[in-house]
Order: sequence, then structure tokens, then C-alpha cells
Amino acid sequence: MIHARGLRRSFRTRTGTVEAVRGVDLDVEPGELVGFLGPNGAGKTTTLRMLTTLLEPTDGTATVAGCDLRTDPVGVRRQIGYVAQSGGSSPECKVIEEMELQGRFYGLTSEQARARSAELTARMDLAGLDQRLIKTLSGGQRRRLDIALGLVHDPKLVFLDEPTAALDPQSRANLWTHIKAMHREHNTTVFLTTHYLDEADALCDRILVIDNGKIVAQGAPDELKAGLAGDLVTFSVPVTDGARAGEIAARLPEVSEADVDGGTVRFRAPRGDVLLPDLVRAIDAAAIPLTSMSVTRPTLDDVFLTLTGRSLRDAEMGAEAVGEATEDKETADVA
Ligand SMILES: Nc1ncnc2c1ncn2[C@@H]1O[C@H](COP(=O)(O)OP(=O)(O)OP(=O)(O)O)[C@@H](O)[C@H]1O
Repeated sequence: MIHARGLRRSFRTRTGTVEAVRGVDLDVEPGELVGFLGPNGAGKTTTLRMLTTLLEPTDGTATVAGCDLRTDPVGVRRQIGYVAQSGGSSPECKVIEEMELQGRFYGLTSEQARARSAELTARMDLAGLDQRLIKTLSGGQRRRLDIALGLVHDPKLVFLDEPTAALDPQSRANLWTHIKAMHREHNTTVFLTTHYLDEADALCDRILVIDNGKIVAQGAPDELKAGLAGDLVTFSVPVTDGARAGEIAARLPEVSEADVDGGTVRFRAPRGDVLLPDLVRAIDAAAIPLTSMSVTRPTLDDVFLTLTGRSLRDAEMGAEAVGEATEDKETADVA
């Protein structure tokens, strides 16, 4: 559905050239829900704007929904839906007017546009709000309307740029439900950017991690986490049995970093949950009484920390501070 090779984009600013995207290769297959995760300024939006034909790449090639980005940008635009970070609806318009206008814009007859609007407003939980001015909608309702507008022409591929930015936790969870339903029930391929770890974790089949304009890792959320040191397994036994329990644990397959502290044994394993039954059997066979046991999954923040040497949250805070100091965007584009 998306195949990009060596995508690059630089911008000339007053203070020099910014290499926003520095050679991105990516493949998204039909029906996937892929998250593009990275801190502020990592290059997510720039990549998205290139893939949606809004920005010409400085270098590289891509096909999007079967059309070549450079030679057939109109074909790309016909096939995709794009929901920008800022949305695209007019505050002074009524919901129904905006929906129908969007339908007409994509070549639907008035009747088709009306039917499509009714279907999408129902799907996005906006039924009953048809006659409301868009400026009176809540943040969550407005984001759902933005997504409905992006779906008017029934695209097989939808790009969502920071879909839940600035929403409260309840509205975010609600929007996730709608995005999942769109993906599952209509088999829509979704490519979304986010800098929320929990969002990427909860929503996405696969995550591409971008930092400094380059993809630094990709995989299913669980794969990425398991690719680290693995889950942390902790269990407790009587202090007198600690050393023996530690030796038993260390003999289990794929166990690393086994450590004993009194009656507490800790170790790492790629899938701690899968290892637990074997561990329980082995400890039981040695007639050692178990008093407690837990498995802790590494977080995506741990993944980011391992890959880049800093936490995603620190990176975001750092980028925000830099962004405030050098607000130099939109100076001049280097095509
Ligand atoms: N038009 C522009 N002119 C100059 N620099 C730009 C322009 N657009 C983006 N940049 C710079 O390119 C880098 C990548 O920006 P981009 O918006 O793609 O990041 P992002 O990962 O989407 O961040 P955010 O999460 O804040 O949206 C940043 O350093 C940004 O300041």
C-alpha cells in the first residue's frame, strides 16, 4: 500500500539547512494499522506530507496506493484520505454542509453525498449533530468530524496526523475505538503519526520509530519490547531457598541477567509470561514454596531509550524547548 525508498526532505531556514527527513524506507501492507512514532521534530509530519503529495521530496521514490508519488500525484490523492493535525473543517459551517460539500468535492451527486454523510456521521457517533455549527463541537467531536471528512470518498488508505493531540484522555480513548472500528470493519489501511507511546501501543499492529529524520526501529509493539532485554520476571521464595531458586531460574531457556537478593529472584526473558509455567513446575519439583511472582513488560519508552540513549518524554520536552527558542518554520522550502 505504501512503499518508499530513500525519502529525503530538507528546508532552508535563516540559520541554515534543516534535514527534516534523511532517507526513509518504509513498507505498509494493505489492511495494516501502522503508527509512526517519534518525538516532536523527528520528521513525522514532513514524511506524511511527502507521502500525501503535499510536499515534494528532495530525494527518493515512493508508491502510495499503487500510484507513483512523483509521476502520478493526482492518482495518489484520489486513492487516499488525509486528516491533518489541524483538521480541515470550517468553524462557521454546519456539520451537514461540510460533509456534503466534501462529498460533492469528490464528485458525488447531491443524493450520494447526503447518503454518505448520513452513513459517516452515524459511524463516527456524530448523528444528531448535523445542524450544529462546527465551532460549537467539542474537541473530540471535531476530530471525529475531521476523520469522517477524510473518509467521504471511501479511501482504502487513510493518513492521520496526530489524531488525538490535545484531546482529554476520555476523548482519546473514544477516538481510538473509532479508528480501530474503521480499520477492522472496513479493512481501511491506516498510517498515523503520534508521539504518544500509549497510543502506539494500544492502537497499532506495527510501529515505525523515527528519530532525527531516520527510522530507528520497526515491528509490532510486543516485538519491539521483546527485542530489548525482554520481560522482567520477579519471584519470591523463603530466603534459605533463594540461591537454589536462582540457579533453577538461570537454567531455563533464554533467561538472562538472573540475580538473587535474599529470597527475591529476578531475571530477564523474551516472553516472561510464556516462561512462567515452566518456572513454576521447576520450582515446584525442587519442593521450594513460591510466595509471589510477577512479570513486567518493558514499555515503548524503554525501546526508545535503548535506541536513542534518551527517553521519548525527555526528547519531547527538549524539542519543545528548542522549538520555542528557534521558531523558524516555513522560511523557505528547498525542493
Ligand atoms: N517548512 C519548514 N521550514 C523549516 N523547517 C521545517 C519545516 N517543516 C519542518 N521543519 C523542521 O523539520 C524537522 C521535522 O519537523 P516535523 O514537523 O516533520 O516533525 P514531527 O516529527 O512531525 O514533529 P511534531 O510531533 O512536533 O509534529 C523539525 O526540525 C522542523 O523544525
